[in-house]
Amino acid sequence: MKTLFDKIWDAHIVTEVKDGPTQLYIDRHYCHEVTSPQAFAGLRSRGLKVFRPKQTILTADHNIPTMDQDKPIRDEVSRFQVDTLTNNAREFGLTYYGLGNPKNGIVHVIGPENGYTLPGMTIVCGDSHTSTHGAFGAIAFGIGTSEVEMVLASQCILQTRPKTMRITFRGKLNEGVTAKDMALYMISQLTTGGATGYFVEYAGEAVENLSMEGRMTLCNLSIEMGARGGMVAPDETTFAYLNGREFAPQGEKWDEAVAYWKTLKSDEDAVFDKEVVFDASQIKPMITYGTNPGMAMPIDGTIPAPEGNDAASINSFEKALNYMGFKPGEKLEGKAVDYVFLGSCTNGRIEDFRMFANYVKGKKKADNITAWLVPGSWQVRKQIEAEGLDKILKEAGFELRQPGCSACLAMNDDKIPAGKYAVSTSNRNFEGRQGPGARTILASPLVAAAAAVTGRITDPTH
Ligand SMILES: CC(C)[C@H](C(=O)O)[C@@H](O)C(=O)O
Ligand code: SF4
Repeated sequence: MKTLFDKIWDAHIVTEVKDGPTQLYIDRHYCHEVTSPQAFAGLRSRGLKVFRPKQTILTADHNIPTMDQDKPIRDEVSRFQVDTLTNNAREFGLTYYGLGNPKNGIVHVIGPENGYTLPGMTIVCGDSHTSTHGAFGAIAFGIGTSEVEMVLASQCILQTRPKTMRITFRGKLNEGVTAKDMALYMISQLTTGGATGYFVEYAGEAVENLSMEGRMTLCNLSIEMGARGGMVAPDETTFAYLNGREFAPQGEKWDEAVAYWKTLKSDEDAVFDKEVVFDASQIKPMITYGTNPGMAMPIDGTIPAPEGNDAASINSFEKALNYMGFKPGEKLEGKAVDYVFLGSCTNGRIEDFRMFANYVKGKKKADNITAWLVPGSWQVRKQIEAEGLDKILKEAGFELRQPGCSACLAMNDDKIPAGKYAVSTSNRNFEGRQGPGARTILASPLVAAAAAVTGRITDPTH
């Protein structure tokens, strides 16, 4: 009578403190340049080593430029961040995929694609979107820098057991509706605080039918409705994706692993603290109109009026629309936009580029659009080239950039100018997220592709 979450959690308990947190063993620890420097400095000042160096993987992604990566980073702050990570990797003897390494890329893209992320694992990283890895049937969650230090030093973490929630998507998605639309729909229904305190398991026919890329997109956005993380039970899709990946088990070990992974699902009679059911066939391509991912609507919808009569929430709703330059009752379909960003750990994988390329094939980039197409990793970029998608994109007037977080959070040079509208496949539309004053409209790679060729917000299913 256990949920998938319970099975994995219980298998990783080291000690339980009565009425206190659990000491949980961590199988995999990912680190990037933004949240690790103080943690390594802490180890250094206490004269400690990394306890299980083989379980720790480092990559540079947030601060790296997406052009001229073979040259020194121009921005001083970014160069310092990346150099610090490089030095820490060397000093502590850790696996590091830095700039110029063929395995470099966004932490949540390179973990799965190299087979470091596996079913049944506990996975942490000083990054909220660590929830992405839950797509493999793992307990994966973001941690703070002091916890990064704790995991480096002990391979364990203190955690309070979250409540469990199951979100079931019944039925099938319509043509042109993607995992990103499922996620935006779900957050718009449950709100950005709707899953606070919970660990979510996604289930149902529409989830089972998703590719691993789609499941990663869905799990990635769990955090945007407050969840501690999201997960999908591993199945044949999961095993097929992992089979043959460099750091996944091989040979006999593979067979043993799959036999164990097949037990990783919620028991029929398992009880969740909360159950939510959605009808997948009701979901349309989605866009956001405000400054949090919950402020989302179907692409042909009209911006709602603020709900209720609580002055503070009416105020923040109005502030959001003001920032975006929108009004309640306004339709966004057909509205001209300025930038299109395809990329991030939400939608920067091969399938996202296939979707985008397939849509723009034989069409041309609109003149009013600046498009930034940023693969999530060098391996994704290589695959794009191997499939000839780069040629299709080029013929349509698009260029590929080099991998990294890029305009998802604009810690590098890729900043959307103030007041400009960007249709972005990333996960956050907060004020200033893509650059000071930038206006973000979150959407799927298909909606992004449609905007890129029409110059406007366009329903890709029409
Ligand atoms: C920089 C990092 C701490 C941050 C996160 O935790 O999510 C970033 O990745 C983001 O997407 O905002
Ligand atoms: S791509 Fe964006 S959301 Fe993902 S880790 Fe980088 S900054 Fe965070």
